[in-house]
Amino acid sequence: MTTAVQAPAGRVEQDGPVVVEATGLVAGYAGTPAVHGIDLSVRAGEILALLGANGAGKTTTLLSLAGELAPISGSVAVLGDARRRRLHQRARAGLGFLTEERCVFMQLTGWQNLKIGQGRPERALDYFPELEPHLSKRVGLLSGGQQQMLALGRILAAEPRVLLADELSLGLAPLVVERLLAAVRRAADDGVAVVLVEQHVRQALAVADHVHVLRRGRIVLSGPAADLRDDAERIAATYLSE
Ligand SMILES: Nc1ncnc2c1ncn2[C@@H]1O[C@H](COP(=O)(O)OP(=O)(O)OP(=O)(O)O)[C@@H](O)[C@H]1O
Repeated sequence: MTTAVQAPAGRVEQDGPVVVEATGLVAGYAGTPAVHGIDLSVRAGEILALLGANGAGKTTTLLSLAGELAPISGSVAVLGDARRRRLHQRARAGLGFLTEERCVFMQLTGWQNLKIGQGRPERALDYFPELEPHLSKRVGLLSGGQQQMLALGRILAAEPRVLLADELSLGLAPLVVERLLAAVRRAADDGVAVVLVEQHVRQALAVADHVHVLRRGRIVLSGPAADLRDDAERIAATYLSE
């Protein structure tokens, strides 16, 4: 059962168009569902955080939104297109996908990595100016945080309309995570619709507009992030400790 958290009176509602939507989404592997009846919608300018323990179904949901995994039943619509689309088609329409694996080419330099992207490298540096002194180095020599900034910067430089980000903070230092999430927030403030999969409850609640908590493939808690911020520890203990 979903516990709905009521928005307090006077909350300013987001009014951008819905650009990511899943309705009754059932998805999984070899015909076996890993998520069961997920309903979500994200507006332009909004960050939806998906929280949950390992195996809760966050990545499965994200892969379905990206077009990497076809729904078993239910539907996904991205940027107004409700047809079954593959990732490359959704990417062409304006979807950026930061996967769990660090999306950089280790043998190439930072600069070459940025040049491979669809956007201007300068725009990535606008998000992460601290990368500039390191761009001539091979990416394999950079820190994990720098690699992730490069990966996210390259995606944001392409000016996506939708950003899906899977555990971008995994294994990174708190200050780096703060930088990455601030860039995601800035992109959302510029109109990008974001779905952010996270295990760091406090950081996710700080940056998101809306939160769904998943457990065993179902949304079990849902609400505006602002209303859940004081509950970060309880949410982590209750839903992320499996
Ligand atoms: N390629 C796969 N083949 C079969 N089952 C899978 C596959 N990937 C994930 N699963 C299963 O699907 C369920 C949901 O996994 P999913 O990766 O979506 O969870 P998650 O919330 O993203 O967790 P994590 O934080 O560990 O990535 C789990 O039971 C997992 O074992």
